[in-house]
Amino acid sequence: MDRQPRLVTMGPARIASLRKPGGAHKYDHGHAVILSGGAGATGAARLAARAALRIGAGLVTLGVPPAAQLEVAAHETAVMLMRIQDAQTLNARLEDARISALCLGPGLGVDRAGPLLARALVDARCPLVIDADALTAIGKDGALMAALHSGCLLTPHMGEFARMFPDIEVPDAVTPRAAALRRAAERAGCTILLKGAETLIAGPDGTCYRHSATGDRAAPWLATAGAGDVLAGIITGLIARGHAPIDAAATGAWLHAEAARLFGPGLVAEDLPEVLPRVLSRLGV
Ligand SMILES: NC(=O)C1=CN([C@@H]2O[C@H](COP(=O)(O)OP(=O)(O)OC[C@H]3O[C@@H](n4cnc5c(N)ncnc54)[C@H](OP(=O)(O)O)[C@@H]3O)[C@@H](O)[C@H]2O)[C@@H](O)CC1
Ligand SMILES: Nc1ncnc2c1ncn2[C@@H]1O[C@H](COP(=O)(O)OP(=O)(O)O)[C@@H](O)[C@H]1O
Repeated sequence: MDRQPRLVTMGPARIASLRKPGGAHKYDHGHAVILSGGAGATGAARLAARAALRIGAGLVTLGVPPAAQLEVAAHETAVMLMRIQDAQTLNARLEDARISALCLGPGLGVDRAGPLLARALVDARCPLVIDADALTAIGKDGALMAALHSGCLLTPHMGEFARMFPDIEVPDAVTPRAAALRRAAERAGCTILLKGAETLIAGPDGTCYRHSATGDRAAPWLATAGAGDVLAGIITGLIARGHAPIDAAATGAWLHAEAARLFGPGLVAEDLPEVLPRVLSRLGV
């Protein structure tokens, strides 16, 4: 196997995978569900939901605890809501076989994330995008780590990675960093996207991609609160549309940086989903 990670580029196949064929209906483009935190902590999941919708998931639903329903409803229009109080309600909701991607973590709170993730790992019939507080929950509970499977995609920043894999050192240089990430992905049995200006993605089979937001593709304004929540949403939307987790991660990393570059200085996280249509149209999607 090639030990150098493959550079993510936006070639014809990746562009074609973003198009929507004529004649399809919304369910053909998948249903993404994103679990939200409680009242006062819904922003991160809302950012992710907006991004999933903008990248073309046919339906996007936020799973909100009842106390946060009014807050979320006051902000969202095209994004739908379902009440998800706890792991038991999640279990019932996951019986809908049309749900094609589930995202857990942004703004969820570590205490809410643990039981919801434990339930989703067993009951969800769709891929899981596991981010933010759900990653921290994995770092605290070996049973969650042991329950990860090939339908999972973890999207840690360096701090979250260290919480989950405290014994795996992450070197600065790309090649040894990719080797460290491959070890982590093999151990977890799932795909991992390690965020940063150099984003690396490794599958459990050793496949590895690199997305470089450096040099003439630098995107320093991505260092802003909520940018990672938007990335999780873009990837969830792509998975909902049928992309394999590792392809969704690679395409998502490219689109995320491109949106930031197109918007330019002054970017805040909520700008990212809104600039995606321009990114897509410049690609000829
Ligand atoms: N609009 C909203 O509603 C938003 C809501 N959000 C939601 O808030 C929740 C908690 O988010 P959070 O930022 O407190 O947790 P987290 O990122 O783990 O930071 C904790 C510590 O980790 C470290 N650390 C962080 N980044 C690192 C890195 N790249 N590389 C290395 N280390 C890094 C750093 O530790 P230090 O380095 O300072 O010791 C930091 O102090 C979560 O649910 C999220 O989704 C946010 O997304 C913002 C927008
Ligand atoms: N200097 C940078 N250059 C390019 N991309 C960056 C830079 N800083 C952060 N990013 C990207 O922005 C996102 C930040 O995510 P994260 O740290 O999870 O923030 P949050 O939790 O606030 O959403 C990641 O996708 C990361 O790759």
